[in-house]
Amino acid sequence: MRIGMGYDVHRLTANRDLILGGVKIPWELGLLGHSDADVLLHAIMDALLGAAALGDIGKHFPDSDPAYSGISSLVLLSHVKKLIDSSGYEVGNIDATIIAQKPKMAPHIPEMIRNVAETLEIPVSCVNIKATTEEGLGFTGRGEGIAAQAVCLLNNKMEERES
Ligand SMILES: Nc1ccn([C@@H]2O[C@H](COP(=O)(O)O)[C@@H](O)[C@H]2O)c(=O)n1
Ligand SMILES: C[C@@]1(CO)OP(=O)(O)OP(=O)(O)OC[C@H]1O
Repeated sequence: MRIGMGYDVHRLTANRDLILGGVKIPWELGLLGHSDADVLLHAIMDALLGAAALGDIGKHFPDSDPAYSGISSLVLLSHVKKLIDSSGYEVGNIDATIIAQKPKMAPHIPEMIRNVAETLEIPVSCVNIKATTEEGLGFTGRGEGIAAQAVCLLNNKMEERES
């Protein structure tokens, strides 16, 4: 069994969609990035890659590569799934937190969980996503950006079969 953690931040700005966990959330601001800037999926991917000792999303999907311009992070997550599969691991569980003063994430979280579980081909019971404010403090509290943290466990497929 291996543990991984991921953390990412993107700046909020006008004239961009707000996409989190593959869900387009109606909001006056969106996240800035080379991809769709889905900060939640970025933290989850970094946790998965970290657990498998495969580096991070910047290594696999460099922001200097036009191929990733505007790309859906769900597409990147499906690439990460293939990398994890090829390394002999399977996802045990994922727990993630969105850190955002606004908007309210709770109504959108079930769809985010479904998107992550479907892309990784794991049960929804293996994915937990939650949200918190930082009580108005710091850059998230001022609404300048959104952060996300994630942890995951990977199981070694051979060990699972042998035990
Ligand atoms: N952007 C957010 C932030 C929080 N929530 C939900 O509200 C609860 C209370 O948040 P606090 O930061 O005041 O602890 C939190 O547990 C979430 O369920 C949310 O939906 N969207
Ligand atoms: C996702 C990638 C893809 O080019 O771009 P961004 O959306 O800018 O995201 P970031 O977390 O800043 O960097 C990782 C990049 O790989």
